[in-house]
Amino acid sequence: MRQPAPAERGESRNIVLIGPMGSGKSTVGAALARRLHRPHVDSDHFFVARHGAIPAYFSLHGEQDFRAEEESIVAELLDSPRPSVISLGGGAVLSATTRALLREQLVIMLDLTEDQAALRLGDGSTRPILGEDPVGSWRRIYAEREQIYRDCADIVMTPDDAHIDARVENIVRALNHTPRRDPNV
Ligand SMILES: Nc1ncnc2c1ncn2[C@@H]1O[C@H](COP(=O)(O)OP(=O)(O)OP(=O)(O)O)[C@@H](O)[C@H]1O
Ligand SMILES: O=C(O)C1=C[C@@H](O)[C@@H](O)[C@H](O)C1
Ligand SMILES: [Mg+2]
Repeated sequence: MRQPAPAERGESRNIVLIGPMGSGKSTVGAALARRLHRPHVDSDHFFVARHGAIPAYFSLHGEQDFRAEEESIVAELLDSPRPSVISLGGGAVLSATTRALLREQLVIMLDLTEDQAALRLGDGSTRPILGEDPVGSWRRIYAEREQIYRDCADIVMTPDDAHIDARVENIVRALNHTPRRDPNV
């Protein structure tokens, strides 16, 4: 087995992945957690386990109720007993409460290009916020949220062609260049 990545040493905060839809928060997050020997949790998966499919929830209750429930799930997950890798839903950072909690975490924004999004989102049917024109909606939502993601992030992973495992290694390298937080502060 590989030794724990040096990035793990001395870093007691959760590593939280944020970013646009399709950026790899869920997929890369799971692989990063394995690499760092940390638990992985995903706020969308947790939501689905608790409430069922997200599109059905949107149809029945609307986005506002989804955001309220997402906010409370994210708070629960960030309060984890062990330092974890936590993948957030793409819109979780819209909550001011969540953004305040993120200040205590090590936050990584995963970015991607519109071309990558077009390839990765498929027909968009699992992401109700994308509607009938997935790529057009993705572009509009990206423009609305990009600055929020950047403002929340300690590390921004710019788009690249790395596949999932290579993307993980790039993240580990970035973590190694990020100062540990002084535990006394
Ligand atoms: N670096 C990558 N290279 C190639 N494919 C990738 C990469 N990252 C993610 N993917 C693929 O893109 C798709 C979307 O990834 P994923 O579901 O992890 O995104 P997400 O950020 O969690 O999106 P959402 O905000 O909708 O939850 C998946 O099919 C995944 O396998
Ligand atoms: O970007 C968004 O607003 C969303 C992204 C997904 O992760 C899900 O949380 C949901 O489909 C909404
Ligand atoms: Mg996801």
